[in-house]
Amino acid sequence: MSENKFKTAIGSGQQQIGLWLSTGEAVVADIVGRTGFDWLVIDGEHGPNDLRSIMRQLQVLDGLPVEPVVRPPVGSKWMIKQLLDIGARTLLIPMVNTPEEAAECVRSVRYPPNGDRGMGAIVARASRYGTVSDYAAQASDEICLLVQVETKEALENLEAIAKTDGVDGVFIGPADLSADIGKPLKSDEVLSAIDQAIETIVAAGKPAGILTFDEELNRRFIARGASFVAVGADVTVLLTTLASLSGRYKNGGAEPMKVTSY
Ligand SMILES: O=C(O)C(=O)C[C@H](O)[C@@H](O)CO
Repeated sequence: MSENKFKTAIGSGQQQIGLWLSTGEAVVADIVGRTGFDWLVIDGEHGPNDLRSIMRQLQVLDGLPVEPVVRPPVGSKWMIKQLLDIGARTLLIPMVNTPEEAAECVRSVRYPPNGDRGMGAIVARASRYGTVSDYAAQASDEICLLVQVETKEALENLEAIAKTDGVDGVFIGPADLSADIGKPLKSDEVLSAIDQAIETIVAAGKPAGILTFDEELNRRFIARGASFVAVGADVTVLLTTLASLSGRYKNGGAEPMKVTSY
């Protein structure tokens, strides 16, 4: 079974730069997979994805120097089972608020006796339909479980969530966190909460991750210790770049369209 180099990298503190894939289209994943990012989130929470579209994106990314990270809409056991069986091996589980929820996610990605993932990979892409020898015995070594903290409750439980055995990284969801705090993302309250969260995660011995669309914020959080940072989304880059291109030839080079931040 091939090494999950992303899991190894974040586990050893190496900076990993990522991007959100929000179109649900395999051709976009195929293109973006060749642009130098270390990890790409196939977003099943806010992107128009289903099991088949996620699998198509996993297939086109197979063999490219990038780790596909799959985010389900929620961390349901049955969803995790299906995503692992189609070959996802790095999962980003949203809205994890307690160590008990984190521990349940761990059980979902492990086979018995250390978990309750259903046995079925022999007929699934995860084991390349039974051709990966000893898949079940080796699977958990290369599965990378990332949990998202994005509420005040999660921050209150952050140290315990981060210290949960089997959690390989903790991702901060800044948009949902700022919504739950009730302040703008760039407010002092939210920024200091994120700064503190990064410090807490790193102090717990786990890598911290985040996504913002703002380079200044991303560099701030990298300086604080965030080691897996997503710096944008395919849809946003596509829209703003094309708006800028049309603007160079039309409307006298009018100010290109901007994507409003949160
Ligand atoms: O709360 C957040 O921020 C995230 O979890 C990331 C968003 O869901 C992503 O879709 C970009 O807005």
